[in-house]
Formats: sequence, structure tokens, C-alpha cells
Amino acid sequence: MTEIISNLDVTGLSSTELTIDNPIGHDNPPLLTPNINDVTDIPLTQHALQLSDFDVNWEDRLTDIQLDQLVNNGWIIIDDVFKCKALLALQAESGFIDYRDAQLTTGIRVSDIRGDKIRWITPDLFAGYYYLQSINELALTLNRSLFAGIRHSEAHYACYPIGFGYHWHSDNPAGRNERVISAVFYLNDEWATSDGGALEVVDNHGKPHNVMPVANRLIIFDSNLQHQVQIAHRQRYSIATWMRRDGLVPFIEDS
Ligand SMILES: O=C(O)CCC(=O)C(=O)O
Ligand SMILES: [Fe+2]
Repeated sequence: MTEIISNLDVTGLSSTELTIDNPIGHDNPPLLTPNINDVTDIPLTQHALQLSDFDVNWEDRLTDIQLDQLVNNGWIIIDDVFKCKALLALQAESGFIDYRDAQLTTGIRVSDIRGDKIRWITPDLFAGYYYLQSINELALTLNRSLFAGIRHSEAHYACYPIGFGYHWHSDNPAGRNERVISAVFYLNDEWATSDGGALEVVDNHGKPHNVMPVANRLIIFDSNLQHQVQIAHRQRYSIATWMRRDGLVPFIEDS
């Protein structure tokens, strides 16, 4: 397995800071690229998005073979998840939001093990909130097929600046078990192997796998599996998502 160099080596470099002048909100929705549809005279914003743009027929997308693989190996990949409009909206939103340094729920800075900047998805986001609702549909499918017992989902956008990764961890730290399934959705177009930033995940049989963070790909895995993000050589955008067995928890304040 690849050993990741500590992020501390690069923490604090001003060149890695992201500056967001005008964070999105309901008064300032991100613009969608004008060629998503034929509207040319009015600038198209994320107000034009609808939940139906994020429709995925999860029952069809998750074949019996994949469900078996998820149970036996602990992980699967689904490619080409969303239609073009939804993907572009998520990509646009991920580039506009106000990121903060990732923190543990206890509020302790963990920049020594992870270098991502995050923004929890709350109802005031546009594309991200529809994404989360689609993930809730996926959770229902997993409950029906695998009796997964998921009761709600949470997700945050993450941006790894150049030179950052995330050390080996499981998504249920310190013996916790609220997270049943982790899912990560990737947003970078044209990600090359030389860009680094692979997600390395150790399956149920102890075998490591490298997953490249390519746009419109969703990796779904058992939250107890060990995994790490190798250092990215390009700014790396994703949505980290967790399906939980406990009831609704309040969103973590990121201010
Ligand atoms: O971005 C990834 O590929 C994984 C991120 C991750 O492991 C996490 O946020 O817990
Ligand atoms: Fe993780």
C-alpha cells in the first residue's frame, strides 16, 4: 500500500488557499453553463434545476451481481450516474461554494491526517440538495434489497488542494457504527492517472484497490472498510456521502 506523506508539510502555504469572494446562496445561485439547453437570452442559474433532473433508476442501475459484490467484497462502482445537466450543476456548484477546513464532529482540526476543504450539503444549496435526495432513493433501494437499515444520509462537497490527501481511516472512527454505507461522487473531468488522488480501498478480503476520481462516478462501500486518498496533483472535487443507521442529526456548523 502507498504511504502518504503528512499533509502538515504543505499546510499553511498561501498558494493552496481557496478564496471565494461571493459564496452562493439563494440570492446568488451559481450560473449553469449556457449550453445545457436552448435558452440563450436569459442566463440560466441553478434555480432552473428540478429534482427530476437528478432522477436515477437505482433499482435498474444496481444489478443483482453488483449487490452481491457489495455484500461479498464490500464495495462497488457505478459510472455515468447522472444526466449531463445534473452533473454540470454539481460541478458548477462545487466550484462556487465557500469551503472551510474539514473538522471532526468534535471540532478538533485534523489537518494532520486530511487536507480536504469541505462544505456540508444543506437545503440552501441547489444541486447538492437534489443529489442528497437522489442518494436517499439509493438508500431505500439498499434497504429493500439488502436490509441495510439506513435511516438518513448526509453529504459534503470536498476539495483537495494540490499536494493533499487523506490518510488511512474508516468512516466510523473510534468504534462508532452509525455510518452503514459510504459513497463518494466524483466531479473532475478528464482525471488522469498522473493526477494522483486515487481512492485506495481495502476490500473485505484484505485486498487493496485503486479507484480514480473521474467525473460522474459513484463508489459505494461499507463504511467500516479502511481507505485513503492518495495525494492529488490537481485540485480534486468530490461529494463524500454517508448513509446512516441513526435518525436525523443536525448539520455540523462549518463556521
Ligand atoms: O474522496 C474520496 O475518494 C474519499 C473521501 C473520504 O474517504 C472521506 O471523506 O471520508
Ligand atoms: Fe472516508
